Amino acid sequence: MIPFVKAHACGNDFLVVEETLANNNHAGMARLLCSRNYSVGADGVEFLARKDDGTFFLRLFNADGSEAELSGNGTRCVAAWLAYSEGLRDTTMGTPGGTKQCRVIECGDDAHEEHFLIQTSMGVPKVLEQAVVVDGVGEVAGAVVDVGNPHFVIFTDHPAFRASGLGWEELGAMICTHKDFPKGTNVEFVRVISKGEIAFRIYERGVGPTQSSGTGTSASAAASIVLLGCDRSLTASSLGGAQQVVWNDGEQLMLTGPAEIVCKGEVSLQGLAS
Ligand SMILES: N[C@@H](CCC[C@H](N)C(=O)O)C(=O)O
Repeated sequence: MIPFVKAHACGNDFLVVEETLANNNHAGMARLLCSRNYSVGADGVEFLARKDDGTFFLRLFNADGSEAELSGNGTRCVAAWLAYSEGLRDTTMGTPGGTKQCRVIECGDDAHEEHFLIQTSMGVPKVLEQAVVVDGVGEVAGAVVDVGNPHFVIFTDHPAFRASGLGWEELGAMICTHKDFPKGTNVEFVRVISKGEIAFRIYERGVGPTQSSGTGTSASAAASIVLLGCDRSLTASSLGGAQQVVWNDGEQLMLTGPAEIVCKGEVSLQGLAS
């Protein structure tokens, strides 16, 4: 058995495990622990390393065992855990996708002390208009967005987020593993509601459809700002709830959203494949 913490950010759920327990089998551990039938279940595992200088380093493994550069929501979940367990209000988290600063903006009251509102610096997104040709579908217009990890953003007016005549889950699965993206890509379907409000659905690399995504929120907002002239301060809602984005010209994109500790405990590693 090993200790774990479970947290979620807008329903995008993560397990936090100390890096020292990974035993160089991060992928196998993520596949097992993320299984919703055979273990705790989650969209990914954040392995938390503690540095001598008081900073932290995170390695994120998706539910399928693939390693991602970072997670916006996962990083926030770890910040919530460090706030809850150690009282830390400002944390610096290194990730393979860049260093993130997290700041606790609000803590829950006595009845909800496991609830936090956290702001994270998400770096400077890079947005590039691009189209992909999908077999049996044709050309799908969108934008490649780099926020430390890869995203493909598709704009749609459809109330159910359909695009190119397909449901977002189906088209998302096709583009996620498209040959134009050799490392795979996260895929967002974005509907602009007003200059200051967007809604989106996400098909995540290494997971599938999820309730929310921090990097997906950032990528959707960045593409909407750069390509459609949306406000630099906007609200982005997914199935799991809303997050706030502020991206002042020439500065890092700042993402603010909730994170909640769900439980902590010990989990069996029986059945761990290498
Ligand atoms: N849900 C995450 C993104 C997790 C990583 C993603 N699946 C990838 O492979 O890049 C977020 O909140 O950013």
